Amino acid sequence: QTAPRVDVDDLGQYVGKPVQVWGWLFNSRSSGRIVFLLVRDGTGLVQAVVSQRDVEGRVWDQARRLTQESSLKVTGTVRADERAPGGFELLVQDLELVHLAVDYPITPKEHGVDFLLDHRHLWLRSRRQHAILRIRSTLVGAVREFFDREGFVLVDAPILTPAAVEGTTTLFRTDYFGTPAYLSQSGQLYMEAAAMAFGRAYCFGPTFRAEHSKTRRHLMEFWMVEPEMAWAGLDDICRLAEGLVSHVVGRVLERHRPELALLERDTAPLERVRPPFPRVTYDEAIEILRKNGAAVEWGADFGGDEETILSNAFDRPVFVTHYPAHIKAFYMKPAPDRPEVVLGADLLAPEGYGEIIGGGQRIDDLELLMRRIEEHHLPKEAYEWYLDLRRYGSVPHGGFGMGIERVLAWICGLPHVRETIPFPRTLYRLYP
Ligand SMILES: NC(=O)C[C@H]([NH3+])C(=O)NS(=O)(=O)OC[C@H]1O[C@@H](n2cnc3c(N)ncnc32)[C@H](O)[C@@H]1O
Ligand SMILES: [Mg+2]
Repeated sequence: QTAPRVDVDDLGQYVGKPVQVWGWLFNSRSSGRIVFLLVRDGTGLVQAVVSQRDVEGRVWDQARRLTQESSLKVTGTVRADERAPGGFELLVQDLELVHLAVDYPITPKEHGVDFLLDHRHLWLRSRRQHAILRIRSTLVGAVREFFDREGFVLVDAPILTPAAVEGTTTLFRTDYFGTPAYLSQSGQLYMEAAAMAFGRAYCFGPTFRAEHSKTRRHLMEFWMVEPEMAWAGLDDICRLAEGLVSHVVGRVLERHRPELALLERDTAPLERVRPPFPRVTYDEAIEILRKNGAAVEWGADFGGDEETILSNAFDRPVFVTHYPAHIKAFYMKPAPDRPEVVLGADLLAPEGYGEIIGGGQRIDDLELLMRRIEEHHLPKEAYEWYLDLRRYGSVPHGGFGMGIERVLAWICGLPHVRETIPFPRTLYRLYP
């Protein structure tokens, strides 16, 4: 009877029994009459022990000619051994080479990041990248789980759009049958329409910004989740944001301690991510910055340095609200008692990771929104549908956008967002 094919992360259910593992050779070493094969199958790593005296000659010869990342099928009996990776190993009886990998380029020696990014399609197989993207997968699932639980309807926003949301300097333009179209910078405007239909809605997909700068926090293509709520004020928006961030961090801590350990991530800062998060106004933030020696003028936007100083003043993510109107997007609702500031909120992650969420309350008055569109020199005709939301049953509403890559970099403790997305698009990279 053929041994059953099993996943490496299920070996514990087969101790003492013969199984097959189908996978790739991650590494191997030999010691005299024994060869130790480290086999990965996508779910984990297992040590397969080939003892010359226990196998046929062809199996022994095969084991010794295997190369890194050759694909293979290993049959062996499962044995518990806490010294082995994952706590189990296979005592090999049979071995079938499926495809010999010749000169696999990513050898165990160190490689530069550009070399690794040029080979991103293979680099994904390494333990560090595997750990990061497994956490990403859980993060994405936790986002959806949260919004399902909170009664939000998924409404998919278009990628091909007629107009800017976050300023016209970072648009990727494309030709739409002779008409200019732009890759979505944000699904927000469409979520406002969805919120008037469903009450609470969200979109979750790729968004695009032609950022003409090389920074550790910016990608040209990144994934953003964007909830929107009708009848919502700034406090509702902040409470939703802290609930989401606490939920996703909690899920990752529940499920990925081994991966976080492999990434050498100190999880203590993540254990403190629980609501309520502190909130400071822009004015208060200016005071904190000045007390910490930053020479900052009222009215200036905050860059990475200012955000790091601000976030270091708190033990968990911190909201900054009521930014000056002139540094924020056209749709931001002014504070009723102070029109020079807006009811916006950015959430800054600790440890210098900076802005992970941007959002706020939207202008719900038709005349004011039309004036803002004009002040920002935006083509009014491209926003007529958006203005309709203020013509037919306008209500206070708002939401935010959370960048998945920014959150993943923070949770994993990574220095750059390029490792947080399977195939990063940065200023000089469109390959692979
Ligand atoms: N529905 C909304 O209210 C969202 C709103 N229209 C918006 O796009 N806000 S944002 O420009 O601050 O971007 C939101 C977040 O999107 C992330 N973001 C924003 N730009 C980037 C780039 N270039 N790379 C990676 N991540 C990025 C980052 O976490 C920001 O906090
Ligand atoms: Mg922002």
